Amino acid sequence: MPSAEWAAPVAEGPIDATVVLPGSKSLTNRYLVLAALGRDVSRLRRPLRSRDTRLMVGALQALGVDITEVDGTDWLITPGDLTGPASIDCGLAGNVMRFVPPLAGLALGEVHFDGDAHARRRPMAPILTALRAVGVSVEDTGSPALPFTIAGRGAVPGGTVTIDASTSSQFVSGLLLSAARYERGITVRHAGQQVPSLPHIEMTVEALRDAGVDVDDSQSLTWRVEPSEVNALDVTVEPDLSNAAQFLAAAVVTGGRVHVPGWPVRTTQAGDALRDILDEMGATVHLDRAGLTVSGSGRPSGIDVDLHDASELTPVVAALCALADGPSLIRGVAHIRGHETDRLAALRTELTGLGAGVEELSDGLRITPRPLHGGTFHTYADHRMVMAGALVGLVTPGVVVEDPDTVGKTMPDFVQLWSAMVAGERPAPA
Ligand SMILES: O=C(O)C1=C[C@@H](OP(=O)(O)O)[C@@H](O)[C@H](O)C1
Ligand SMILES: C=C(OP(=O)(O)O)C(=O)O
Repeated sequence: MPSAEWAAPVAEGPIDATVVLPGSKSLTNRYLVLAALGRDVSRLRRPLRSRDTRLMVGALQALGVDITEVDGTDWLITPGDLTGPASIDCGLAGNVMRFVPPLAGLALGEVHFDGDAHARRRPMAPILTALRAVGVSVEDTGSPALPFTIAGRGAVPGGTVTIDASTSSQFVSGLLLSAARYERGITVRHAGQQVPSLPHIEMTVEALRDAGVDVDDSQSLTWRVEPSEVNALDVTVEPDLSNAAQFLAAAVVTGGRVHVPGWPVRTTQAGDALRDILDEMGATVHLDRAGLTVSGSGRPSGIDVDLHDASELTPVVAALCALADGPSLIRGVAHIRGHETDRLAALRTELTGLGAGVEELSDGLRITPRPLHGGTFHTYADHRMVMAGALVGLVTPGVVVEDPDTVGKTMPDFVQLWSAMVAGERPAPA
């Protein structure tokens, strides 16, 4: 049951803040999996510490990987023989439920997977079918979803698989991440509707290459990982750009200015799309070596935007659209019905509940701004719903956000960072 409610703070004037963001969930979890397969000890500098990354750490430890914290900020990952029996809690983490099963095939022994109630409804069929096709034994309960058990044989033959990744890019990423250690590597071909979140697959390819793995992505929607050793990593995790969305949007809706230090000049993170989205909504966006600065007029313009590449931005962008000076169309995100919750239904229900005009489409939302009023913003165990509710509440008195602790999935300090931003507190130097 939801734990509590949080009265979202209202801005008394334009926000003027510097927000130091924690590390990227997607990068932290990829580096962890690669480090577990590495031939030596890896060091992860400034990893994200949140529920999703702790679940990944727990999963790898359960399989025999040693992970220790050093210097209060970094993790040292010492690979070991991967063994079962083990029981993996995926929580609600897409990364854990899609990245760890391909690794578990390499373990010797049974590895059981389960997660939160809603995790049992998130799509898994394409990756479980693909794992069987490359020689991994998977026992499910008759429906291809959590819970299931992988009977690891200590080795995976590998080979070529065709997969429909239209419901999640994580199926492709998960298969590629462990495949260097498969006997024949892997070739993954996508066949189906559009693959969402392609930058996340590029991130996977880049992380593999950082670990010395040979990946061929020269053919559209086909990825080939050659069998090889995986080099140890020594990497600093970039700030989580998707988690910048609500802070940057705060500048836009209050006519203020928000600076995010350390925004990478070049990145595979899908959240980098925020620069274009906010620019199109009329904000001033400036990126230099010091970071990203966004300032707004207080009246963002409505947009027509296809978010299929950066779908995890949808909740906050939808909230921003509800505060715009004209109608918006968000397209290309049918698959987010399979995210933490059915995000299209959740956003339609909750934004409508505060007075916005929201029409749910098969692949997006049509949003017509109307005067908003206070009320309870339900969050469906979805961290990004909390962030979306906070943004609306910043300029709408009386918004109460349900279950704020659910932000622990990717940003446990969200409420403190948000409250400090609204109160105009300066962050402590990093
Ligand atoms: O690989 C990853 O780390 C992710 C890929 C995307 O998943 P989908 O392709 O399911 O949207 C994204 O939305 C999710 O937050 C993280
Ligand atoms: C979709 C998301 O998460 P997951 O990695 O669980 O798919 C998200 O963080 O918005």
